[in-house]
Amino acid sequence: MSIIQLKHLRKSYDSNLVLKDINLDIEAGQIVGYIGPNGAGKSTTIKILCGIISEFEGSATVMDIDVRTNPLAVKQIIGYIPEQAALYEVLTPTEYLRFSGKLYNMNDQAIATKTTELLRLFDLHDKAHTRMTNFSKGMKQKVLLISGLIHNPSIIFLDEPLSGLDANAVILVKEILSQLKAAGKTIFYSSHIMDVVEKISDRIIIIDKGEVKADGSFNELQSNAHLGSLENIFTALTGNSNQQQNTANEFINVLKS
Ligand SMILES: Nc1ncnc2c1ncn2[C@@H]1O[C@H](COP(=O)(O)OP(=O)(O)OP(=O)(O)O)[C@@H](O)[C@H]1O
Repeated sequence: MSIIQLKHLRKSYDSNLVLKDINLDIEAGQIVGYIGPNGAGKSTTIKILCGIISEFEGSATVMDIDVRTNPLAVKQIIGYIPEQAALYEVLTPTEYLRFSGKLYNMNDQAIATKTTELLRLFDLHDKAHTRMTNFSKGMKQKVLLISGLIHNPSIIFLDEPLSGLDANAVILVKEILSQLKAAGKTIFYSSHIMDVVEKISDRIIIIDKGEVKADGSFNELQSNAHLGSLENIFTALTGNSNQQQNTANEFINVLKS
């Protein structure tokens, strides 16, 4: 069953066309890695699917709900972990998670119990009542992850969920995503960490300049491209490794000049 659908999606910011006719059908119960260079249009796609951006052409549905006309209904059934650690830093994690839980109509007891347990599992229990103003990027990212998952949604959108996390936390989040998938959740996420995308995704979609360049399982992409790692496939489709070497040389030459 198709649970996320994009048909002829186009999006412009003023005269800048950043998504050019994206068509996607995502099956329930899959982990989908949505990757592309900086500025390719990943966050814009995710924000449209989460009902945050309403001005676009074409159609976008999540569980058959039209995200343009019914964004609130979509927000109620999904989990969204945004790109930057954009949270209310003046709050403590406990206050912030209570705020998030309330938005999802969770009861006080459930919010309190889950907050304590989930902060403990992310090694943040001793910071539960500390304002987040001086939290590191990774600490804020952990709070955002809990906030997007606390209501146990069946569809989860994550925009660079591993950003700022240390190696141990990356392993933990990878495992959490795999177990959420095993529990039947649908996960659509963007990331720049190719080896993680390669390992955990059932399906990988590569976009560049607002267009889909490749779409399939890692094995399918690999057998089409004959290039070994996902990093090599990514570079071949969206850049040019020789060109990057030249750019690096030029960069160093400018530094030396
Ligand atoms: N609010 C905005 N107003 C104008 N242009 C925007 C806005 N948001 C994004 N853009 C532009 O849209 C394009 C796609 O941006 P987007 O953030 O979707 O890319 P991305 O693939 O998520 O990039 P990154 O990997 O760097 O996070 C970029 O050219 C960006 O400058």
